[in-house]
Amino acid sequence: MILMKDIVRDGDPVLRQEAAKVSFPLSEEDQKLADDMMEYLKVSQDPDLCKKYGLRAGVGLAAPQVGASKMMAAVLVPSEEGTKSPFTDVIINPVIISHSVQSGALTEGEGCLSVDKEVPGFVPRHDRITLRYQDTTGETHKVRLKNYPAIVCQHEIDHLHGILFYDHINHDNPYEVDEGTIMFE
Ligand SMILES: O=CN(O)C[C@@H](CC1CCCC1)C(=O)N1NCCC[C@H]1C(=O)Nc1ccccn1
Ligand code: NI
Repeated sequence: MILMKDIVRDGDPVLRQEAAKVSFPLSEEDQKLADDMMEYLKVSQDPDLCKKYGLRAGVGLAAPQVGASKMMAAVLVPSEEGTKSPFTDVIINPVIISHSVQSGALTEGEGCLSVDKEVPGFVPRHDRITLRYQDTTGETHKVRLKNYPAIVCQHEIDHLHGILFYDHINHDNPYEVDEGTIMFE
């Protein structure tokens, strides 16, 4: 089971590497990695288990964050009570094949389980993306995402290319975003 001690922190070069493409069928090691990353998200989003294991609740986790430089990330966007999660899957070899011109950003900025310090500022991203990826069975998916699920997937895909959220913050004016940027919770 992945615990906070297993999560690599900023400063470790693995977080700044271009991850390697994953081949199919998945090796046992890669299948276990995928399962462990999704399990981390599920456990971390359960208040009792999160507390029990001393985790930071997360909605995404990329393989480089647990020291594996592979093109794989788990995403579990929580759903409102009683509704289906807007996006839950392990995305392998993900590629953003198209995106909106319009930007989107979280009004509270972003954090990262691999970055222990708060870095204030807006993180401008694409508000809508079309994402192509393979799931753990090797099946290819093409999904259109917008707003929060799109932000989460972009944050994870960045990790696979050695990019961290604060790389996108305008340090001269951290709360400056292009006009027309959609801001949301
Ligand atoms: O690469 C992946 N990461 O670094 C985990 C990050 C990914 C998100 C950050 C912004 C977009 C994707 C993560 O999840 N967080 N960032 C640090 C602490 C908070 C936590 C979070 O937002 N938790 C959360 C939110 C809603 C519901 C439940 N939990
Ligand atoms: Ni992160």
